[in-house]
Amino acid sequence: MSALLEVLGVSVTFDGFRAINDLSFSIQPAELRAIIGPNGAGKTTFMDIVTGKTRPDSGRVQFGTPPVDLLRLRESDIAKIGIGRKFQRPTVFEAQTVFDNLSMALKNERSPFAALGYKADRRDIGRIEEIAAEIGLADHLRRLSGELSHGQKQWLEIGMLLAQDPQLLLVDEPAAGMTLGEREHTTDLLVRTAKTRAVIVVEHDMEFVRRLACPVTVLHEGSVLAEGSLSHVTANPDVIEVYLGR
Ligand SMILES: Nc1ncnc2c1ncn2[C@@H]1O[C@H](COP(=O)(O)OP(=O)(O)OP(=O)(O)O)[C@@H](O)[C@H]1O
Repeated sequence: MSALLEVLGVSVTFDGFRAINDLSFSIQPAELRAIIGPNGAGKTTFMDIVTGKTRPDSGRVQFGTPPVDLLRLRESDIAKIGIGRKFQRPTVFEAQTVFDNLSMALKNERSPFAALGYKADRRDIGRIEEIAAEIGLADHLRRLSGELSHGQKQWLEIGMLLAQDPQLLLVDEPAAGMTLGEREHTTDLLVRTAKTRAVIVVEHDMEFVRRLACPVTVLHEGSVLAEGSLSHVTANPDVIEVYLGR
């Protein structure tokens, strides 16, 4: 099977400092992958490159079938071709209901003209209810998003990304600030989501990564240091050294 995302020999230098160093990475169409690594390993910069926020100095980044050269696209175009990104802090519209947030996210799929005067039709309402059930907010559709717990806001934002039907979802530290119950719900949600699309989770919380039970890529100094199951990579002496040697 050909990869959905292929990063080949990518390097980025900020003011003479090489944050990403000849990085190669690939992910399959329906795959869940965790990216771990110490502070400054290049995890955020990697996501910035894939989403078009940062331009690498060299290397290639290809996405989809047939492959599209992501480095030729603007950030907004990359979002449109099916790459969604969830930042660490939830950015939902707090003064709007859960339903309206999901409805606006669905609307974003449409052309600017179709979006004018848009009102959710029966099919959209069905889709919104389906997403709400998927993210565990089916009983909260009429609530204002600002009233939701931190975890619920995170799920709503994941739902808003799902409304746009991305092929690849990048999720930055989803477990931060969540209760244990919320973490378990989030693990289930990400595992289910990755059955139909690729999901890359950047996470510091090893217990959370363990529960994802997926392949792990360890980044260090802008390159891949190790790859495999969590137990495999955490037994790797190089990985132990970069974590303990800080
Ligand atoms: N715009 C920038 N200008 C200068 N240096 C930068 C810039 N962005 C990132 N860096 C540096 O590049 C390196 C990699 O940063 P990055 O944020 O990608 O690491 P990270 O793995 O996400 O770290 P953390 O786990 O702390 O979030 C760091 O040393 C950082 O200081």
